[in-house]
Amino acid sequence: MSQAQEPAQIGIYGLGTMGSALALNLAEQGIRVAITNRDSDWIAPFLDRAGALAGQMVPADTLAEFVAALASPRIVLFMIPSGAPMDAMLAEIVPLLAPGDIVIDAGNADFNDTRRRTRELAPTGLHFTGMGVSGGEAGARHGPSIMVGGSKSAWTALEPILTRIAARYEGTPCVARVGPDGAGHFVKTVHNGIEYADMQMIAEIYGLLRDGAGWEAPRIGALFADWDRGPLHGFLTEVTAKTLVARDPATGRPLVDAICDRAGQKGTGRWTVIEALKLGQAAGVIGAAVDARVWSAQAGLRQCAEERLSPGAGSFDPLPAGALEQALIAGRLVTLVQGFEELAAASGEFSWELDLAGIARIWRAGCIIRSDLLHPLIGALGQAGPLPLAHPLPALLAANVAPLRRVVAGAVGAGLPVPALAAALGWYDSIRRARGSANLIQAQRDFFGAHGFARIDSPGSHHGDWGER
Ligand SMILES: NC(=O)C1=CN([C@@H]2O[C@H](COP(=O)(O)OP(=O)(O)OC[C@H]3O[C@@H](n4cnc5c(N)ncnc54)[C@H](OP(=O)(O)O)[C@@H]3O)[C@@H](O)[C@H]2O)C=CC1
Ligand SMILES: O=C(CO)[C@H](O)[C@H](O)COP(=O)(O)O
Repeated sequence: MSQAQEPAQIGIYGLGTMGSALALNLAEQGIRVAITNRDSDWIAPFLDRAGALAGQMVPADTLAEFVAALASPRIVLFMIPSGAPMDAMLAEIVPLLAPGDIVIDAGNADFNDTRRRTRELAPTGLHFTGMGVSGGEAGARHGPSIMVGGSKSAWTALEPILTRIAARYEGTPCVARVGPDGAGHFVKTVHNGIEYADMQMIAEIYGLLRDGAGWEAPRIGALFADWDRGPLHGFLTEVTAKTLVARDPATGRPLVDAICDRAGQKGTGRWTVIEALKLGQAAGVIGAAVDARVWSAQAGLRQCAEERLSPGAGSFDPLPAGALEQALIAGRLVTLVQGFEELAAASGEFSWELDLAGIARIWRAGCIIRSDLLHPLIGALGQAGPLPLAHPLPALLAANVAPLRRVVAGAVGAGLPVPALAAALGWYDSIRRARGSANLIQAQRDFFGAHGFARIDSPGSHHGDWGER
């Protein structure tokens, strides 16, 4: 069989940012890959850009040619927007496939859709696999972190391929089958929720230094570069340092100063919060980050409100910069704890038996939220009992929360917004009080709705005699 006729081991549908990078990664690892795209005009220029790696690729203009190019059982990986496009593509490709074939949705999908598709495709004998891929374009090209959800038999076929293209942490591939059906997409969704929170807390610290202390972007970038050499070492710290020092060729000014302050969002942060609420879990830092993106999009309102309500921002004393660093350490730890508590709750709810420490381990390289603070978390996840109290988290939190409090207090005093940092502090202060204030909420509920309450001194449900109502 000639090289041109040799069947491909996997097919990639969708040659956008992520799909083309994954195809190049596969080809570089010596994996023969079929490629196609909705708009087939993209294929020839992509092959040109692929250079020598094009020799490992089998281009296909039509879905039928694409499927015919694959070795059996076929592995088809979609890297397209999820939701309606994915449903439409499944309707087209399923009739061309046979029992035992594997269809991967590697985009950022709502795990509820993944569970539904898994159910709907079960009678066809196809293995539908929901796969989270993290690392952006560079990660997909040179080694992403990969979270697979699907059947064990699909994993047996996928593992040899995915372990070759995944990132490696000290030699260990950052890929795992985390569970069945929607587990991979759920884990990726929470990963992105953590990503949102981390980015928001970083942006809040940038805002404090810019608006409250008058620091220019490159100076703030240098601070983040310094932090990247310490406990905050991680991809988002590094990205922040690099973006803040980048210059706009058009103006010679920091590029970040020329960018509109409206953050996009495609859904994963919001889904993390929605699912946390459904599971009865607190994801307050992530929720604050989603809120902040919503407010950022309300540019018109903010413009008018600045005129009517006045910015009112006082100055923020950057304190020793070490306090800001420690505040971010505390916030990042709280976010990780909230994310993993949500994963634990989902694992129970959906009987996934997630290996939480294993998930943290595959986030150590390749993914957007890779950071040194995953290491103490992995230690804590290996222990029984409540995660916030597992060694070494209490000591780490206690060591960093006083600076977080000083930063939040300073920001609040100056009228500068720090919703995510404040949410992290609110969580900390709430969980460390044996007796909170919800006894009053119970009294109010009983007053207006006869909902009943538990007493501290006798079992059962009680009602109060609240007098005239
Ligand atoms: N960018 C990132 O950092 C990451 C993205 N993801 C996820 O990966 C997926 C792809 O993202 P990305 O590569 O960034 O996106 P791009 O916009 O760069 O590429 C989108 C791809 O999907 C195809 N496509 C779009 N709409 C349809 C449709 N209705 N039917 C079939 N194909 C369609 C496009 O085809 P055409 O060329 O014809 O328009 C293109 O090949 C998304 O689910 C995204 O959430 C996951 C991790 C990181
Ligand atoms: O999955 C990703 C990173 O992990 C993608 O970059 C995703 O697009 C980020 O989410 P959003 O666009 O909502 O900021």
